[in-house]
Amino acid sequence: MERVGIVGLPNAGKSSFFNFLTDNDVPAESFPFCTIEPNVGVLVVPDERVKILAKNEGSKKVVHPFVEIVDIAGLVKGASKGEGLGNQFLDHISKVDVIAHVVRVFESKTVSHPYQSVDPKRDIEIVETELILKDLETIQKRLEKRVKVARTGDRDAKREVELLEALQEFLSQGNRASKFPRRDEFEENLIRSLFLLTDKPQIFVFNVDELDEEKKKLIEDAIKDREEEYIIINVKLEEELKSLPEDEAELFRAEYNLPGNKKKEFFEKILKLLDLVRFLTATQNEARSWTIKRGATAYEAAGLIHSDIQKGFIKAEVIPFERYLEYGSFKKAREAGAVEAHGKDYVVREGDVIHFLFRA
Ligand SMILES: Nc1ncnc2c1ncn2[C@@H]1O[C@H](COP(=O)(O)OP(=O)(O)OP(=O)(O)O)[C@@H](O)[C@H]1O
Ligand SMILES: [Mg+2]
Repeated sequence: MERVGIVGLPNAGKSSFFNFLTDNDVPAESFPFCTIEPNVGVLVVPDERVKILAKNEGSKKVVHPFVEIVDIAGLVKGASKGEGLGNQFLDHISKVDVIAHVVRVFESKTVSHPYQSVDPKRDIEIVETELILKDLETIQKRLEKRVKVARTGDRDAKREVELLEALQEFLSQGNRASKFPRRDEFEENLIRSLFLLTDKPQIFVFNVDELDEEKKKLIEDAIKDREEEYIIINVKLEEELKSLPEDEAELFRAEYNLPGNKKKEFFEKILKLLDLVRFLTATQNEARSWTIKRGATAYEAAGLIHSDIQKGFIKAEVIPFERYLEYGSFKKAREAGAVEAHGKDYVVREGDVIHFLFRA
């Protein structure tokens, strides 16, 4: 399962964001470092299509797509050297697939700011610098090992050393590893094997009170020259609106100039960052919406569901959801010849309704 790690300065609203996204209740208090152990929860975002599928096919259960969310304690300047709660948190981040970077853009007299003022651009740079420093440490460690091997005349190790040094130089200039160009698979694999924090896809979560012109300007300045995804949200408000029906919540959001379902927006951006698509399956037992890497084959999709389905794979019967709707059931669609049979190599597309045939 894909994991999203929440990072940011203390009191940026990370735990509140975590609580909003997931159904776990973890303490969100207005003092720094209230989060000590990383909290893990699940973000489930309803896929309306699977409800329709369940109804048409008579499935007992509905399973929506989800990703894992990890709440990581606040980073401060010097975290890479063990300041604040330091290194252990940076280690937690290395295990996630995407970083959600919560940035404070809200004013508050009661919630202290570790650097006293609302300044998203500065705060992003502080966090990013710590992540880069941690990556430099990782690169340095690897370098030390490989230099020894390179001295023995090992050609791969020599190549590695050259690449690591170039990467080191690149990061030292304040660049994220994700921006480092890779010339071939060797370089791609080597860099991937380092699990660098700044090589992970990132989404900013600008946590505002309300979206007025001043806040808009602050956010624009902070993301200028960056190509990263972001959402703008009042995390505290959304946490409070969590139990309200969507239409009522929307009325409140309008007052803050922050319309739209933020959970859905966040989830869709995560899917995009991770390059995931959703496909649907339905049996008597359950209808389910699955996420899988774009480009994955029917064979891989089968494996995601169950190793037996993959092992005994015969064929995948596929119909795009939009077309499925025209027929109202898989059976009718099949009878009308609208379902296509595909082999193992078929590449799964967003919204495919798939029925796997396999030898038990
Ligand atoms: N948009 C907002 N407007 C006003 N207050 C907010 C907003 N977002 C969060 N807060 C408040 O800020 C305080 C700190 O939030 P939270 O505990 O989620 O921060 P955190 O980033 O998890 O901090 P830590 O690094 O200490 O774990 C809470 O009291 C929360 O209610
Ligand atoms: Mg917290």
